[in-house]
Amino acid sequence: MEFTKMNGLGNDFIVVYGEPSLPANVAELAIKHCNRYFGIGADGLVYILPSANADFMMRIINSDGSEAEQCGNAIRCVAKYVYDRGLTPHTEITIETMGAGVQSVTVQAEDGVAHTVRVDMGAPILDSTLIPVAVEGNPVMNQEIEVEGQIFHFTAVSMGNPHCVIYVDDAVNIDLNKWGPLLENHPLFPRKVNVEFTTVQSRDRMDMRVWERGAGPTLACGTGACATLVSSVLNGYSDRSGYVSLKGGDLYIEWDGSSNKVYMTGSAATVYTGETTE
Ligand SMILES: N[C@@H](CCC[C@H](N)C(=O)O)C(=O)O
Repeated sequence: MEFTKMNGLGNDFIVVYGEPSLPANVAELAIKHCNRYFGIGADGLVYILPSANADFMMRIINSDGSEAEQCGNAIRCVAKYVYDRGLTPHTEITIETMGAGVQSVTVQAEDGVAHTVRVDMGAPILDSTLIPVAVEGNPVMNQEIEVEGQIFHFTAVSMGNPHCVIYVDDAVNIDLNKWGPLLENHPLFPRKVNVEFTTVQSRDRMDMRVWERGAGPTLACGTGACATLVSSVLNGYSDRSGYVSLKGGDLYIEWDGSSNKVYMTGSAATVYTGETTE
């Protein structure tokens, strides 16, 4: 299998192009190749496929073999991949996703190489039945959740994939390995959940640390950053645009009041290309 190793702020992916469709054993491939000791090592396996509805289609498989509906950092990598390789001459590209429809991306490039990508991530989903979260609400805010005797309060947001945003005093030093798996697998979330611990620094800057469904602690999460900004606006903590500061770097997120769409702007990087032996 030929692949390209890419990342968005350290959220890293094995990117595969040229297949007509997703291989039947894709879950097995993701588990094997994403392994950081016995494989290439990555948070996810990403396929760039043909699309009947857009310029390209993206499918993202988490490192545990589960498929996600959407991935904000991967979609920027896909845009960079197709632009840098001349698979499209355009800087405005449409990419179909599994759970968030067709998304429009704008590539900012220099000398034919993309460095920054702005993505129209669509409207956030706030209805509990659609997120899904097993409490009633639209939106679900300040909802109590208990894990091992510890009470947290979350706001639930879907960006195509489910997120719960939890405000804490010190997100940077939160024990992700302790709380992440307990929250990800809590019965309140029938399709599991991505968990964003957030500390608001000002009305346009928040620190966030993420535990991802199917991947564990990652250096960044694009959909998680969008969910965090939306949650912070709903809770009255932030303006409609600002920086979400992640372990791997910053993402600039805007939630447009008139269109209800969320826009994410950030970098994408190519590290190397390779071929697996088996
Ligand atoms: N890292 C991603 C999200 C990847 C999918 C996620 N783990 C899920 O299962 O929903 C991002 O940048 O958005």
